Amino acid sequence: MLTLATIRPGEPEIFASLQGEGPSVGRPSVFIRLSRCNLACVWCDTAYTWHFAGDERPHRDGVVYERAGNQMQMHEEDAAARILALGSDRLVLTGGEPLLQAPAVARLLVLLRRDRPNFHLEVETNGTIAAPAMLDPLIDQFNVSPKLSHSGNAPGLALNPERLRTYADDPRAFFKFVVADLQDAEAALALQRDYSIASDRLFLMPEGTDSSTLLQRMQWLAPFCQQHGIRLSDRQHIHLFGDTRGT
Ligand SMILES: Nc1nc2[nH]cc(C(=O)O)c2c(=O)[nH]1
Ligand code: SF4
Ligand SMILES: [Mg+2]
Repeated sequence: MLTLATIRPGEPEIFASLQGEGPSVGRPSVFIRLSRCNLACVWCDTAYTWHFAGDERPHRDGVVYERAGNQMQMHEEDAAARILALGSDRLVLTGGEPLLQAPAVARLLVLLRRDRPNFHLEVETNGTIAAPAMLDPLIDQFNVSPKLSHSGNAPGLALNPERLRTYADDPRAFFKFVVADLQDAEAALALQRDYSIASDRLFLMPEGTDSSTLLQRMQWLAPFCQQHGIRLSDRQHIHLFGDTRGT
């Protein structure tokens, strides 16, 4: 059974859009958003996947979500049918932290590949959790977004040296650091050095949930990326659709 986020109460967050971030930007894809996260970023744009009533961890919006309307259970078979009905040959698994539900995700991916052997499977992860052996070989691409100190998580929780090393050595893994200021960008570079992350697999992406914040931050991020020979990621879907569910 999968625990999914919802677009509206009772409607799972499974939708067709364009990948808005990272190496596959602009590619038409289906998305499935899994509920729950092991981290609690203060600027998380999907706090409705984890910031439920009773969770004392702070979030900058100060909103707590009612679990019943924002989470739902779904059988892997039903999720696979919805995904296949959307007609794409690419799937982005996101969250929350999708690798918290590895066994159910593996069952889902097996079902998808049974119907469409060439389905491209991409996972957005915070880089703290390993994909277990039953899931790892099913994944074509990891978009790993380790969380820096401005996320408000304790570094001991957010940065797992063994995981980061494994992803740095995996050619399927792309790193995407969310940055709000120059200090964050420098912290990402320090991690690149520590873990020998290949420059062509490293993105800096502005933190922001509106177009003007993203554009403003890219004004200084673009020359920074140029100077250091690393990649800049926008958040294309925010310009197109705003900060909305199911887009
Ligand atoms: N279009 C679109 N692209 C995305 N790439 C990563 C997303 C995410 O929420 O993880 C996302 C999202 O929510 N929408
Ligand atoms: S790791 Fe991602 S989903 Fe989890 S709290 Fe941080 S931004 Fe949100
Ligand atoms: Mg998002």
